[in-house]
Amino acid sequence: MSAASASGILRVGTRGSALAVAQTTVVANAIAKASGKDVELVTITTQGDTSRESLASLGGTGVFASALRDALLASECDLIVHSLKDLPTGAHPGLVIGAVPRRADARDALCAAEGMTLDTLPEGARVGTGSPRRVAQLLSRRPDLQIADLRGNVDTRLGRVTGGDLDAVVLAAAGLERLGRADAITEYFSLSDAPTAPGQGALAIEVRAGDERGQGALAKALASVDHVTTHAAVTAERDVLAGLEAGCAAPIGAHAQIDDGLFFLTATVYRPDGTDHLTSSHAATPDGMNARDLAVAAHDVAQRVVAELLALGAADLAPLGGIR
Ligand SMILES: NCc1[nH]cc(CCC(=O)O)c1CC(=O)O
Repeated sequence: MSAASASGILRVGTRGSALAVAQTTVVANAIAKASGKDVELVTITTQGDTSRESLASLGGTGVFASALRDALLASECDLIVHSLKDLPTGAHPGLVIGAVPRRADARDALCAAEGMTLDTLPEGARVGTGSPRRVAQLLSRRPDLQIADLRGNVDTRLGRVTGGDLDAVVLAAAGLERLGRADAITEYFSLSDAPTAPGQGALAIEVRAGDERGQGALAKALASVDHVTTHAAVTAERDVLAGLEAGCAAPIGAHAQIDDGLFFLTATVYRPDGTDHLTSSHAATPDGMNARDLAVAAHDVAQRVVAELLALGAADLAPLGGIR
């Protein structure tokens, strides 16, 4: 029996941002209910939270994950909760993703002054985002926009619009909803026009390898909060990033969904200035809706999408491997 399941309490590691605490609290409550154990949040400050430097100079959004992982490996907590899109694709020695709960809204949302949309923003409007994918998607529809780099937590970002410094910002709908700030949304971008970051809207529960197996309270709780179709969908999306050897800051959107027995994956690679892009979509029919059959289908569609994107010249269009 692992240390985690032997003790009476499960310690859940989280970043300290309002968004991280909000989403970790939801997961912790579900784990408490499913395991019958008390849970406690352990807040871990990461370099990504304290530094004012750009994410690129810190080494990409992986800076958020690594401090949490160190705490998990040091047994300062028993499980950690990540925004899946901030989690690097490579396996981390000694750790596994034990569960992926049901995904929230995967779309991006525009939060603009005075109810404006991407079509009604004035010529040359200033729009904030720190994501190369969002920059390319915005410029592909509105080449006249002036893009401003954006960092900080969700409230800070929204404050740039209410403070009048920017006309709009683009944020993940899921984060806004989890913080009760969906009122700021003036337009949802459709996933078919603007596929979002692999894993966007989904969370990952990471545990020490072994704690996800067996009959322990933690293993059982992980199985009960895991959502098999979300888990398979984000696996396919992350396989695209890994297959293109791209980092989380590469200008790539990917979205998978499982609907009516069909596993569907579409991915788009953008030229950073938004003037060109390549898209590949593939579908598979999984043998069954269980985790194993869905994982096979996920890898199959991802492999076909990656092969097609590379054959079309994706590596020449965008700096894929720049930031890991
Ligand atoms: N990189 C920042 C980040 N990581 C996760 C979310 C929230 C939404 C989600 O769970 O995907 C956000 C904010 C944003 O992109 O607007």
